[in-house]
Amino acid sequence: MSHPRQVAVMALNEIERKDTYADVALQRQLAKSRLTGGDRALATELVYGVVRRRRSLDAVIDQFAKKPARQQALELRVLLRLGLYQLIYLDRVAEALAVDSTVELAKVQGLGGLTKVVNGILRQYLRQRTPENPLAIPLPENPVSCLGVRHSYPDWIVQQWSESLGIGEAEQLCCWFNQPPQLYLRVNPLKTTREEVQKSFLEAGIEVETLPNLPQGLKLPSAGQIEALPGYSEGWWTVQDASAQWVSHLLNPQPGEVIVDACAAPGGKTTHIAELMGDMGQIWACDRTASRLKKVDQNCQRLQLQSVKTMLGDSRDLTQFQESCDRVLLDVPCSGLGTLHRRADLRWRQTPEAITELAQLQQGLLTAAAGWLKPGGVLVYATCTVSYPENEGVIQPFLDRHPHWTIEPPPQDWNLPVSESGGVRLYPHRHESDGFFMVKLRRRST
Ligand SMILES: C[S@@+](CC[C@H](N)C(=O)[O-])C[C@H]1O[C@@H](n2cnc3c(N)ncnc32)[C@H](O)[C@@H]1O
Repeated sequence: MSHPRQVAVMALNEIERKDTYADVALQRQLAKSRLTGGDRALATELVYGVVRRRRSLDAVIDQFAKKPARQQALELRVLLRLGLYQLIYLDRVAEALAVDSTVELAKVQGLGGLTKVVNGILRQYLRQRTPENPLAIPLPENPVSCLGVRHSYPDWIVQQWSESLGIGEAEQLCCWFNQPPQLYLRVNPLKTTREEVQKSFLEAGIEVETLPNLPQGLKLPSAGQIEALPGYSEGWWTVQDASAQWVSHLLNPQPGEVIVDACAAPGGKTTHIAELMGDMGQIWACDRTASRLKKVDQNCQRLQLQSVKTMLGDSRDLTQFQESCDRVLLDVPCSGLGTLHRRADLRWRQTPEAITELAQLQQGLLTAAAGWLKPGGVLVYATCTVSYPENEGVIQPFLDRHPHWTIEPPPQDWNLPVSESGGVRLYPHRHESDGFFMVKLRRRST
């Protein structure tokens, strides 16, 4: 039988050695192990936690080890991060257990000669930490770097947030993304009601809350195995964050219309659009990634929706929809910086250069999609990031070049935070859901 800490070390070593995605490495090691229940949850928490807190953990190692973290042997660095993560962030793990299990892992890993080093660094950290300084290190004076080290983010992300929100709210956002994500569901009204789903969850001993402003929305305290939840195979609901649920409402699709979802996979919003249309009309779900597009078909099958057809290809090259659509959804590929809590390694993988490239792709998609709408038609542009370059930075130049397009803000009684320009920007720490931007554009009739 494997031990959760051993499984975590194997996954973390693979991530360091091969730059594997954290979720891929973890799933691979979990599949090889026979871990269940709480042990599985602990291995998961350790892998995602260590990946997420890498910058803070390495700053502590730099303070107490002879060599900085980056110059140490990979296996030693991983072990020290794992031990320190438990000491700093996991209140439920006793200090002695965190230290002893890490020393034991050093032996199992064939690093027996380093047990004294591991033990020494962890114990030195414990002696130096205080409630006021839980990392036991001097923090940088620069406020952006200080948050970056304390909450474990690259400076450029903190800089971006502090420019739009101020340093105080940027810190709230940093803290929010370091918490485990909550699970939101969207009930399929063509199969059941929200009350029925709530009842079935309560009968299974799972507490769910309704989302006050989203008629199909439910919130669960934690995930577990999605497929095992009541009503999954019956197509009663779909996993979808609260912010993402607003997007299809903003599009406001009507039965009988022709709709293109230009970046559709895996179909979270396509299926929502079909539900809102009573599955009557024609929805084209387009995407350039075949493996992801397959999931749209699978999701439509599970939810028993008939009105969706999938189309593989680069949506910038689609010519067959010229001026023929009633509505278009453009849920563009983006940096995903509004979903950092869901992907532990994303903060380390994303770069400002990649965002500049994404913004060009987003502009290309918007220009192409605008040509598909009939006069009077509606286009909703959405991203799961709150950063300017991928949002207003794309929309404003489009409006400057297309004077016959206007922004339509959502109805006031939706109580959404609408910016001066008419876009909706949902901040996680304010709205307790993914960071999202969405804007509704209408082509004038004349
Ligand atoms: C944010 S995801 C879409 C999520 C989806 N709307 C949902 O709610 O489930 C962006 C998608 O855009 C696709 N994509 C990226 N570039 C594209 C392009 N040039 N043409 C079509 N699809 C593209 C990606 O494969 C990815 O599936």
